[in-house]
Amino acid sequence: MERDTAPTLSPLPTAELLELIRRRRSVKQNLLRPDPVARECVEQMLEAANWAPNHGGSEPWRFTVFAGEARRALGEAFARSYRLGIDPAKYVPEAEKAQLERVWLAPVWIAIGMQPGGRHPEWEEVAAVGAAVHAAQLVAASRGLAAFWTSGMPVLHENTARFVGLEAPARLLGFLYVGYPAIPWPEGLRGDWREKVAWRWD
Ligand SMILES: Cc1cc2nc3c(=O)[nH]c(=O)nc-3n(C[C@H](O)[C@H](O)[C@H](O)COP(=O)(O)O)c2cc1C
Repeated sequence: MERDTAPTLSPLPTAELLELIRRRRSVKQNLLRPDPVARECVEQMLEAANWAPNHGGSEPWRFTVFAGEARRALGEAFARSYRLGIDPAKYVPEAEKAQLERVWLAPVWIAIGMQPGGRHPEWEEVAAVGAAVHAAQLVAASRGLAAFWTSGMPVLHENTARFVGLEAPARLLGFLYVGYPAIPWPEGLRGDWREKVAWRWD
């Protein structure tokens, strides 16, 4: 097909998209309002995630959404994972309690799973899940929601993975917690993109 007759996307507002990408923010659980999030917002986030690039149609992202009372069992799983995973010499009862209670600080918790397709290296599947999560975060930001990707020991422990139904070769890559910030929308911090780019453009 001739290049100038090829179908194109109708023009999309790049400046607005770039602004959304810049302004998307992760806000820590202790700086969120407890207000519920409409399920429809979460559905839009996960639909966006499903459009992420992936190799060979593996669509490796798997999500489990926890909201409302369902968070109680999640908090118990985090607490048990802490007990199982911590070096006994470093065990602190307050830290276990914090794992139990943190789930109430954000109204929605989304387990981020990766189910490999088996035909491509695992890192490609993990990269695809990263792209999916970013898409979900952008939709969240467009709705005034902050979405924080958290990892760390209790979150990633195999007890937590089993709790959300992920068994090897599937992997738990963390949780995305979502909520309305209780603080003014924060500014992001990034170094200059130009310093991370080499050009060989003759
Ligand atoms: C895969 C992944 C795991 C992360 N895990 C943690 C974490 O466990 N704790 C933490 O403080 N930040 C973690 N972060 C960073 C935050 O989610 C967040 O992206 C970072 O604070 C930058 O803030 P911004 O998203 O508003 O730019 C993680 C980020 C990624 C991509």
